[in-house]
Amino acid sequence: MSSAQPIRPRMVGKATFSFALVASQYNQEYVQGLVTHAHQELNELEPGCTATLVWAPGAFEIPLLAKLVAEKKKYNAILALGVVLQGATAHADLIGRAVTDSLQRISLEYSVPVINEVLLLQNEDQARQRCLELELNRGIEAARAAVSSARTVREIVSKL
Ligand SMILES: Nc1c(NC[C@H](O)[C@H](O)[C@H](O)CO)[nH]c(=O)[nH]c1=O
Ligand SMILES: CC(=O)[C@@H](O)COP(=O)(O)O
Repeated sequence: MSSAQPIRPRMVGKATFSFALVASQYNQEYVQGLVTHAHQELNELEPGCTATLVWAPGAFEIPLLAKLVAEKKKYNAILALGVVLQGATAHADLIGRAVTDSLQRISLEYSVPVINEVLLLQNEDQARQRCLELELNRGIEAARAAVSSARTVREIVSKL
């Protein structure tokens, strides 16, 4: 288990960013925790940023919606948020793998950071720790990764 959250990026000048959050309704209590924490952290790190929320029915549907969002070319980063809980069959693993691969492909195809916090978890204890509590919160982690990546992309595109 990783308890090392990425360091909070420092606040910088007046660049404004637009973020899209693509979140799934399955296991909604936990996903809502990710959404709320990610949104709060985005606003703390980038006051004045805009955040657009798109809901998918389940994690498996997140990549298509993330792709449609990426095609708009108006977001500086896309945060994919979902909770897949291991069931009795291989279904959860298959979803986890497909989603992870698809999100990476979308990120590279559209040159936009796609933050993968579609969590493949063993049980609700893990979900509570990562979605509702603060120490391991993956919504906060997603926001930090999104801001850090968006800033770096902007710097590379404008300066190199
Ligand atoms: N079991 C979980 C699912 N399953 C639903 C799929 O994501 C998908 O919506 C369905 O197979 C239709 O294509 N989704 C989650 O987000 N979390 C789960 O634990
Ligand atoms: C329907 C699902 O996506 C998921 O609940 C699968 O659970 P299980 O592996 O127990 O069939």
